[in-house]
Amino acid sequence: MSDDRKLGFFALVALVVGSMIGGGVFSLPSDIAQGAHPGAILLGWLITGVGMISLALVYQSLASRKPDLDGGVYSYARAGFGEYIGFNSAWGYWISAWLGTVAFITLLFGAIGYFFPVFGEGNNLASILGGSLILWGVHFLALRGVREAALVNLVTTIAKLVPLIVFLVLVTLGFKADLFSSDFWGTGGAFEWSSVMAQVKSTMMVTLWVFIGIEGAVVVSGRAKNRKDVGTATLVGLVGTLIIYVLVSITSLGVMARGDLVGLPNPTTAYILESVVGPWGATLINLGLIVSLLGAILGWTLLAAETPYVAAKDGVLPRLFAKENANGAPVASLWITNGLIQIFLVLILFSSGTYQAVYTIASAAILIPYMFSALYQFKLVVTGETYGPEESRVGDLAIGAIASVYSFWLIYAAGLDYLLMCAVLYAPGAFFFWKAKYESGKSAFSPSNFLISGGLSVAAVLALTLMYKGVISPL
Ligand SMILES: NC(=[NH2+])NCCC[C@H](N)C(=O)O
Repeated sequence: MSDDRKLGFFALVALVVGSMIGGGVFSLPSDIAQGAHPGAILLGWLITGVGMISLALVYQSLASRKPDLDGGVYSYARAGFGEYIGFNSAWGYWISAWLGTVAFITLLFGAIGYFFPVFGEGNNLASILGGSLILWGVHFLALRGVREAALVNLVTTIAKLVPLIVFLVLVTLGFKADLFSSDFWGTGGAFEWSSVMAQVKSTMMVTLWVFIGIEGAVVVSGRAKNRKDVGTATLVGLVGTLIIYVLVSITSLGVMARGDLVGLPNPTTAYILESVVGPWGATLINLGLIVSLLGAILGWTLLAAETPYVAAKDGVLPRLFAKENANGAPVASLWITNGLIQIFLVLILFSSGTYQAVYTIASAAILIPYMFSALYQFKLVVTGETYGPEESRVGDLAIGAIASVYSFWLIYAAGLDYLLMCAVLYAPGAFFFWKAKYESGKSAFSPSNFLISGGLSVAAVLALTLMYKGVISPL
């Protein structure tokens, strides 16, 4: 990369922040308060902060210890635990990426719906039609070989940060301590272990969603002008983002009663600010969010199509996914990915699925790739691979262990409904893996692979049965 494309410290921090903050923060106060009161919300942030910082440090350490593994998050799972686990990580990451776009589209039309009420909450017929139009517009751009431009990043980063800062200042000014602390633990009085833990657990998919992108945030630091900026910029960006998230979710509980907060339409921050300063507050937030989401939809669509493309080049997905057009765009991967987004948009219409439901599935789906990245770090420490004989491994052992424990906890916190839903999305992957192996004349299913895919299929059938019977309804 030429030197003028290299970034200084503040540009790096902005890029790190920009790759994590998308749309999630704009409904964060109500989403996080849905099942939790202030005390539990603060505990939830504490756990998330420790877990996410460890995970970011894992990615940072892996990037420097294994620079040749540049195929994204999935390549760590593959290097550590074999092709089939690697495949499942790529598959899950891909699902999460495109489901995230589905969620973004509904949120986008929720925001547009503030100005044009025909779009309602972003999941009615008008919104799905509008969303499809945007989807295929982005698809067309991607086919032409469009890449994420620095200018787009700059504009969208400003568009999201300005409203957020205005929000924080004005909502903090209107903060009423007694409103915030009324029923702090949600128990009508003192701390109760079981109730508070259940509340904390309910916040975990929300706080995870707003941090998705953390894996890419670490990679962008490779563009640093000075190597020594990389670590600090990532950490400053990460902690800065965490502070914004904590403040947005906490201050809101001091201007509006929790019961009112959770009943607001998306994006809820718009209506919270409106309640403090009047309609211009909502206008500002919605405009910023619309710009931010358009950028995020483009970025995540490119990334979503990139994932199976890279995996196909490595031979764990069928060759078809590696096909390029004359502009160098992964044409088959783009069509399949965006086709799936389109199908889900229609599903949402029929199931009246919400932005919140879709992103919860996207959050649950990314847990597999995150977990195997953390476990790979752990494995490197234990086997001593890449470590010199005198080199201390204590720090890396700690971050690998904390990030692994955090990801196990998240899988537990995701809850059975969403895990089963994920099984439905993961299970068909086996066919594609088999096809990829078949193409190169290898056999796909060792006994352990067979066991994993068999287990996933059983879970998927169970999930579909339960959904059909209406016992669970994740969407
Ligand atoms: N797979 C996706 N499209 N993920 C989007 C990441 C969400 C992002 N962290 C946000 O707060 O909005």
